[in-house]
Amino acid sequence: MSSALPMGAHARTMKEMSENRIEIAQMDAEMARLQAEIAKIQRRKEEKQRRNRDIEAQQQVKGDFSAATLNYDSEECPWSRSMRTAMRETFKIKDYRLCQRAVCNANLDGRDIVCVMPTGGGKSLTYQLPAFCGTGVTVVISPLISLISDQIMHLNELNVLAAKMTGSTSASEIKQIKTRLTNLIENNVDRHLALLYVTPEKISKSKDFRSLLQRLADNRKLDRIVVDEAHCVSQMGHDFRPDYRELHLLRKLCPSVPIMALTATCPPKVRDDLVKVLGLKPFCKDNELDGTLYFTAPLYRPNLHYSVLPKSPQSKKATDTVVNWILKHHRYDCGIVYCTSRKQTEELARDLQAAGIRTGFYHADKKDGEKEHLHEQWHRGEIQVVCATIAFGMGIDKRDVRFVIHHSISKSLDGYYQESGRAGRDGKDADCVIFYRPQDAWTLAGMLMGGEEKMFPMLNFVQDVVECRKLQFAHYFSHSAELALSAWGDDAMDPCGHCDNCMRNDSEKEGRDVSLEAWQLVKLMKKVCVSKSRYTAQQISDLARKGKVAPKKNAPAETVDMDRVCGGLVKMDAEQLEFLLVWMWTKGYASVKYQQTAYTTTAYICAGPMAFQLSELRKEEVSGSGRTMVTLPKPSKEKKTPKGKGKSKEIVVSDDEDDMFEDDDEVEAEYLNGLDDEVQYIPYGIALGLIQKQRSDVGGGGKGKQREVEEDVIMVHDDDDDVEVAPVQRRKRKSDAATDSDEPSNGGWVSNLRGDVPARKGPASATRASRGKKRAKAGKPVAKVAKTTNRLGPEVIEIMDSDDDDA
Ligand SMILES: Nc1ncnc2c1ncn2[C@@H]1O[C@H](COP(=O)(O)OP(=O)(O)OP(=O)(O)O)[C@@H](O)[C@H]1O
Repeated sequence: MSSALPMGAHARTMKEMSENRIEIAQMDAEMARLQAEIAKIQRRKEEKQRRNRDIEAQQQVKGDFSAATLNYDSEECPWSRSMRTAMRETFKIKDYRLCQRAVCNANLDGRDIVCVMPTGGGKSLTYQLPAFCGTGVTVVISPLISLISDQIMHLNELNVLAAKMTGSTSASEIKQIKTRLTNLIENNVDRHLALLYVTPEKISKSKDFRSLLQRLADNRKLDRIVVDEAHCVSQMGHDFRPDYRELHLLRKLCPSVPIMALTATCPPKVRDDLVKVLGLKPFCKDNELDGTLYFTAPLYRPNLHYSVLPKSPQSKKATDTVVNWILKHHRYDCGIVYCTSRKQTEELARDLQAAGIRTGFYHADKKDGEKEHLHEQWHRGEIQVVCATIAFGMGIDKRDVRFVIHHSISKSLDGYYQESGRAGRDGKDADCVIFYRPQDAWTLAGMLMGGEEKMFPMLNFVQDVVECRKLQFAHYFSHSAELALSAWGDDAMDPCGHCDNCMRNDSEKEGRDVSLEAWQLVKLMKKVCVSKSRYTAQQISDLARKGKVAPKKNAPAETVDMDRVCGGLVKMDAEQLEFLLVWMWTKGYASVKYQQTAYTTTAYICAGPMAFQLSELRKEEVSGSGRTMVTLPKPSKEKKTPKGKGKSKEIVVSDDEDDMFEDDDEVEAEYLNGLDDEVQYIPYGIALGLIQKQRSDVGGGGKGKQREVEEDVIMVHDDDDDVEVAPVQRRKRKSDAATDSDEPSNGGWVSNLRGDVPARKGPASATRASRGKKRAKAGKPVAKVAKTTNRLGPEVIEIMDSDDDDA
C-alpha cells in the first residue's frame, strides 16, 4: 500500500506546515518582545523598590538625628559663650558648621558620642574646642602618625597646647609630657595640656601609658577619650586595624570617662562593632539623659567635582595621561595622586618631577622620619603633589588640596569616598578624578583575592557612565550604611549637575542591547572553562573577538571555533568587551578564580552563578531581545604611534582651548578627529603638557638651558625660567595651500609656558562654535606639531602658527 498522499492532501499538509512555521516565528517574536517588556518592567520594579527603601531609611534615621540634636543644638549651655569666643579667637572659625555645635555641647556635657560626618566636614573641631574649654586633658587615638603630626602642627599654630606620644617621639619629649600630666594631676599648672594624641598601639602595648591614663582618670583630669577614624575598629569597615580591637581596654581602665567615636563612614555592622568594642552605652532614644548620642551630618560636598576618565592599557601612556592632566588642569595647585603600589608612587613622582612639578612620594616602606619630613614639606607648600598609597591621607588636613587623582581604583567605595574627601577642605572647588580601565578590576581582584562585596560597589561606580555621582554615593551609603538619604542634603535625590555623568550628553548615556554579546561570552566561558579554567579576562576577550589567544612561549596559539561555540566572533571593540566582562562579573554572569604563585595572584575568569539565565537560551531568543542593556563607554579613538626609528607623524594642535569646547579636551579631540583621518589633532592643553615634558626631558629645566633643533623644528628656550616656543617654519597641509598665503611667515606664536598662556582674543561665545568649525574644516589650526619618536619618547619637533582670526 502506498503511503503517498493524494496531490491535493499533500499540498494542504505543506501549506499547513508552512503556516505553522510562520505562526511559530511570530510567536517567537512575540515571546522575545514580551521578555524584553518583562525585563523592562523588572527594572522599573527594582527602581521603585529602591526608592521605597530610600524613603524608609530617610524617615527612620531622620528621627534619630533630631532626637540626638534636640537638647544640644543651642547657645543656652553654661559654656556656650566661652566656647564661641574660643572658636572665634583661638580657632579662627567664625561659626559652627553642620552639627558641630550640638556635638561640642554633648561633649562638654560628658556624653558618649558616635559622630559620622563627611571627610573634611570638621570633625576635629567637635573635640578640639571642648578640649580647649575643659580643665583636663583629652586623649585622642588616631591610626596614623602622619595624621597626628598634622593635627599637632595645626594646633600649635593656633597656640593650643597639644602633644603626641608615638614611636617617633623622643625620650626627652615623653618625659616632658609626663611631667606636664603629673603636674596636671597635682593641680600644679597654669596652662594645661589640652590634647594628647596617641596611636592605638600605645594603648594596646604600653602598660606604662595605660597606668598613666588610669591615674588621670582617677583624678578627674581625663576629660574624654576620642577614637578618631573609629571604623578601623571593625573588620566590616574598609580599613580594619587589629590594634583598634584592643581599645576595649579603655572603658575598663576609665569607666567614668566619656568616649567619642568619630568617622566618615559607619555602616550598621560597623556601628554595632563600635558599641561592642569600645563598650559604649546603648544608643539613647528620644531625650534620654544617658546613653550614647548618634550624630550625622550631610555627606554631600558640592565643591567636589567627581569624574571617571579612561586610562590607557599601556602603563607609560597611563602615567603620561595623569601628568598631562595635572599640567593642564592644576599646573600650580596642590594635590594627591593615589597609586596602588609603592613602585607606582615612585615612578609617577619621578615623571611629575620631570615635568616640573614639585612632587614627593609616600608609602609604608618609608621610614617614619622621612614620612614626617615629607608631610611637613607638603604642609609648608614646598611639595605640590604627593604620589601615595592609601597609607597617606587618612585625616590629612591640608585645606587647599585642589585635586585628588586615583591612578587606580580604590579597594572599596567607602575607601574612595574617604580618600577623595581630602580635596577641597577649604570649601573651594576641587576635582576628584579616577583613571579607570577594566583591567584594573582584575588586578585589584588578584590583590584582594575575594571581598567582592566591597569591590563591586567601587566597580559599579567607575563603570556607571549614566547616574549622577552624588546619587551613586547617596544610594550606596543609604543602603550599605543605612544612612538617611537626608545625610546627602535636603535635595538628596537631585542630581548634582556638575559631575562627569551629569555633564555627559544624553546620547552617550543610551543603553546598548548587549544580550547577544553577553550570551556569546557566557557560552564561550562555559565551553573553555570546562576544558581549561585558566583564562584571564584579557584572554577571554581575545578569544571572543578573534577566536584565538596569544601563545605562551614556544606554544601554538590556542584557538576556539567560535562559530560552533556561540555562532561567531563577538563583534565588539576590545575596550568595551573588557568593560562588559567586568559588568558581567558584578552581575554574577561571570565569576573569578584565583591562582597564587610565590610572586603574584592571578584572577581567572569563568562563567558565574547567573550564567544559566543566558546560556540556557537559544541565540534567536537573546539576539536583540533587550534582556541585557548596558551603557558602554565610547571606544577611544587613540591612534597608534608609528613604530620604528625616524618615522614621523603629523599632529595638529587645535587652538580652541578657551573657545567652543570650553576647555573640554576630550570633546574637542573627538570632534576634530572626526573631521580628518590623515591628521591627528591634539587639544591645545595636552600639547602644552607635551612640550613642557619635553622641555624638562631635554633641558632638565635648569637655568640657561636651551634646546635648539635644526630647521623645521620648534625651539625650546629655557632662559631664566621663561620658556619660549617659537615656530620657525610653517609646514603646509595640502588643504592649507589655498589659505596659507595670508598667514605670517614665522607664525608668531610665542607663549610663555611659565605663566598663563596669553589669552587669545576670541569672538563672543555665540559665534565661537561656528568659527571653530569653520577654522577646523578649513584646516586652519593655530599651531601644528609634528612628532617623531626617539629614545626620549615623543619629541615635538615643530610648532607652527597660523593666524588668529581676530588679529
Ligand atoms: N565651622 C567651620 N568653619 C570653617 N572651617 C571649618 C569649620 N570646622 C572645621 N573647619 C575646617 O575644615 C577643615 C576640615 O576639618 P577636619 O580636619 O576637622 O575634617 P574631618 O571631618 O576631621 O575630616 P577627615 O574625616 O578627613 O579627617 C579644617 O581645615 C578645619 O579647620
